[in-house]
Amino acid sequence: MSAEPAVRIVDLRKIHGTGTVAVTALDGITLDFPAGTFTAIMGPSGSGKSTLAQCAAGLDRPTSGEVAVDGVLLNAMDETELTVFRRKRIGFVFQAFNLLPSLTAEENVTLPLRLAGARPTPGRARVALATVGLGDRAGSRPSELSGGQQQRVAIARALVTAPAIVFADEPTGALDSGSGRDVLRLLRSLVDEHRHTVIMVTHDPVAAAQADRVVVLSDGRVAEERTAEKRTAEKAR
Ligand SMILES: Nc1ncnc2c1ncn2[C@@H]1O[C@H](COP(=O)(O)OP(=O)(O)OP(=O)(O)O)[C@@H](O)[C@H]1O
Repeated sequence: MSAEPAVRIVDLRKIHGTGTVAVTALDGITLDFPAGTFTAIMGPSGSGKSTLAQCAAGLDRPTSGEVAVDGVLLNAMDETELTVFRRKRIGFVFQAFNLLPSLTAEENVTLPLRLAGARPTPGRARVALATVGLGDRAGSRPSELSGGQQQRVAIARALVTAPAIVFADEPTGALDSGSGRDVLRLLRSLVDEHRHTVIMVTHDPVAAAQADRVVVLSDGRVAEERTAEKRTAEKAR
C-alpha cells in the first residue's frame, strides 16, 4: 500500500473575487484522504464544499495552501501540466452528468483517454462500463439512458483512466431516490471491491451515510469530522 494519501490538502485558502466583493470560501483547511476510502463533505450552502472539491481536484486554484494528489503537488504546475495530470489521475463526477449527447456511452467513457492522446481499445470502455453495471449499453446514447444510467456512464468515464481519486459533487442531486441509492451503492462498491478513493460533496445525510468518514464544513473551515463507526465495525468483522 502506498504511504501517500490519495489526496493531501494543507492549510488551503480560497478567496473568490477581490476588494469589497472578496469572499473567503476556504479558510485554512488541512485534510488527508487515505487511498481506498470514501469521504463525504457536508455543510450548509455556501460553506465551501464545492470550492474545496474544485481546488482539491485541480479544477480551480487555491489562493494559498497545498494540494497533493498521490504525492504530486498540484500548486507548482502550470495550466498545461495541470490539465495533463488531471486527465490521467483525477476523475470527476458532476451532478448534471455532463455527458456529450452525440456520443455513445462507450465514446463518452473513452473521451478522457482520447483527450490524453491515447487510442483506447474498445476493451477499456467495456471494462469500465461493466464495472458500473452497464456492460450491455456501450452503444447507447445518453438520451436512450435513464438519469441513473447516465450517471453510471459518467462514473465509468471518471474511472477509465484508473485515477488516484474520484471526486463526486452532488452525484445524486439530479436523480430520483431509487436511482440515487443505486449510484451511492456503486460508489461504495468502487471503494470496497476496487479500492478506488472517493470524495463526495453532498447535502444529503442518506448519501453521506455511505461514506467511511464525513467532514462537515462551516464558513470555509472543518467544523466536524466523523467516522462511520458502524461501517468500520462491520468491516473489522
Ligand atoms: N466563482 C465564485 N465567485 C465568487 N464567489 C464564489 C464563487 N464560487 C463560490 N463563491 C462563494 O464562496 C462561498 C463558498 O461557495 P461554495 O459553492 O464552495 O459552497 P457550497 O458549500 O458548495 O455551497 P452549495 O451547497 O450551495 O453548493 C460562497 O459564499 C459562495 O457564494
